Amino acid sequence: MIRLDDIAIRRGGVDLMTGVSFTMQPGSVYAVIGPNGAGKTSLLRAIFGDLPLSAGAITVGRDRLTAAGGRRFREPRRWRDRFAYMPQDTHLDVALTVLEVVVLGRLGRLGLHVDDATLALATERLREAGILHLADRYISTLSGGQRQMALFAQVLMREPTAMLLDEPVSALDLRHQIHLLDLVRRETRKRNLTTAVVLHDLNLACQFADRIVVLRPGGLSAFGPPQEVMTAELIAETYRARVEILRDSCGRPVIQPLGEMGEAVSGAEGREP
Ligand SMILES: Nc1ncnc2c1ncn2[C@@H]1O[C@H](COP(=O)(O)OP(=O)(O)OP(=O)(O)O)[C@@H](O)[C@H]1O
Repeated sequence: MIRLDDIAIRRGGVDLMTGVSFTMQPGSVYAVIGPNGAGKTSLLRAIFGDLPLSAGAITVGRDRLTAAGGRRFREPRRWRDRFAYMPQDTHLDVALTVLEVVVLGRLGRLGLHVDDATLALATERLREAGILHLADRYISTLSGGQRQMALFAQVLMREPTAMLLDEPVSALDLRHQIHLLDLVRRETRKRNLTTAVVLHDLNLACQFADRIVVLRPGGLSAFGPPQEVMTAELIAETYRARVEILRDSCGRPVIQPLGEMGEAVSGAEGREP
């Protein structure tokens, strides 16, 4: 379980978000959505212990990360070991093959020796991700989407208790988006992981997430199951976009864009995407 209590994050001397509280349970997928610059990446990095809190606390199990510094400065490794964090920017300009990059998911446990069992596991992870055929290619020669799949295989290799995935499908075509998010959901259920995934596609968020975390500039605008959270009013308020909410055959919301609305009204003034 990951619990956020009244957290605040500052960036560049400005309060990016304040008063954010919610709890993420194991076995569930949480989609983090919100407009450009709302703070989705910052929120994930704060949970990972990579950005300091300016107020509040994050609790994972018996560990607690506080605004005062707490865990972040004393034992960053121990705090982070439980997470598999996949950053938004997956550009890698290194002379490593795909298989080697996936093996690096075990770096903390390996020393410098890679045994056969680790290679077999990495191969299995590549197969699950559907990119075993790329194993011997240099990672720098892959397409953006292929690189995302390889880095997701590395995430699986870490055997985390929580996954923090920042726009993991941004470079993937439709089939691979479905493949990766389906894998995310299956692994989350099977291994009882707590998973937060930043998505821009609201329909994918509704389809794959158990709960949606909606950020707006300044803080949390809604939190809950897609069926409850996704209203035309909330989307208008959060994105300044007009939409119609349809339902698929399972009753999940389907967001149909209708058009833009007027100028920004919230704390987004002056903040560029
Ligand atoms: N190093 C930094 N110094 C100052 N401000 C920053 C820094 N990095 C990001 N910001 C600002 O913090 C705000 C939130 O950025 P963040 O990347 O968390 O948003 P996001 O919701 O993930 O955006 P996007 O959807 O565009 O990826 C933005 O206004 C951004 O300009």
